[in-house]
Amino acid sequence: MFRFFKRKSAPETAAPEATAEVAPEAITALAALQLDAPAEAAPAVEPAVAARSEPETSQAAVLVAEEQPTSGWFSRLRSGLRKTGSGISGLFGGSKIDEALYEELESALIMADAGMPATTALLADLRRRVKSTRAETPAQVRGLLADALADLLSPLQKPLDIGRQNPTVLMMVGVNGAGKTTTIGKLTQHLLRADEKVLLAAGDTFRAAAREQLVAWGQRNQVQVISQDGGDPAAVAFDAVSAGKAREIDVVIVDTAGRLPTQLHLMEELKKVKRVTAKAMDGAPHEILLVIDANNGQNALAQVRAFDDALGLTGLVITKLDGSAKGGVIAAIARERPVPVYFIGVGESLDDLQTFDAKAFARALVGEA
Ligand SMILES: Nc1nc2c(ncn2[C@@H]2O[C@H](COP(=O)(O)OP(=O)(O)OP(=O)(O)O)[C@@H](O)[C@H]2O)c(=O)[nH]1
Repeated sequence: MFRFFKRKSAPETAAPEATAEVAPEAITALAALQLDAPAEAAPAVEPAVAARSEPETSQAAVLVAEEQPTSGWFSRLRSGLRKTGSGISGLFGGSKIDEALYEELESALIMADAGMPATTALLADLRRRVKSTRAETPAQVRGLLADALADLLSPLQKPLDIGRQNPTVLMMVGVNGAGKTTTIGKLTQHLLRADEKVLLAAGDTFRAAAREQLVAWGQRNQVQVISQDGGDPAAVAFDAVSAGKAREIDVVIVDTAGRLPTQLHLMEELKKVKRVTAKAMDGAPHEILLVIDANNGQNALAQVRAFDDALGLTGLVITKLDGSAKGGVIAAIARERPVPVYFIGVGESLDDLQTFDAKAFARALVGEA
């Protein structure tokens, strides 16, 4: 399932104007290529259900969704989370609820990199639920654990909000290989399916291959990519946002080079990209998304802290949950640095980039049907 929050009416701010010219050669125009995926049916449009995250709105607002059949989507999620969940889901086959069960659950959560604070909180909550519901079987405990986990994770559930500004500018950051560029490609395809106009900025000016990878994604998606050979990533971002305003683009996505938060000069470079982007458009970047690889486990939590301290993150994308036994780190994030999780990656295909749904995630993790 893939969703984001879209305002359909006019933005609150004045209509965007072109403020800068972008050299035509800086733009890779890619009109002739075909999309990989066949054209999809128009996305379903549902009535506003945004009260959870949007207290105000005088504007018409809709959730734009691309739904797969629920069962197919959920089984994808569950098979994606198999590695993380395997230690947990097998613990409920016994006949009684005893201390051994709680101890095994504790070990399984720690092994899944949920971390001690979240594990302790979850188990305390679980014991309360077992008592208050007078549960008698481990099978019932499975459901109660899913409920406790869903409650812990629910503050992280928030849809990506597109359309409050035109363009909405997303800046993607993360360590090398976390899945930034792949996520940009998938996100772009989903946005295009929902009729959003997208422009990409190849802000990884450091690695030529990264630029080429983004351009290839642009080709596949038939969207323009602003890129420069070498040069300053902040300048690429500035050009892209300026072009986005001039061309009435809905969403500009700025890729950046992978870096470790300990590389202080590179973190300064990201701060500069953020500052310069704001010069091209007030309030931009509207979203700063950290892409983290679930395989990094507790280290991913350290990345969230460090990037958040440096940049003020607005959201996370957690990739490779399918290949990881450490997806429990999401519980640690909820407990220790609750930055919203917009999307999760549970596989390599387009449909494996899914909107984070706390309840579904919790059910999948404990192996509930
Ligand atoms: N299994 C799996 N693989 C993924 C997922 N997301 C990304 N990948 C793979 O992870 C690898 C690295 O992805 P990239 O998108 O190149 O990562 P990046 O963060 O842009 O890397 P740098 O440009 O080096 O910073 C690629 O092989 C992707 O196919 C996912 O959710 N599941």
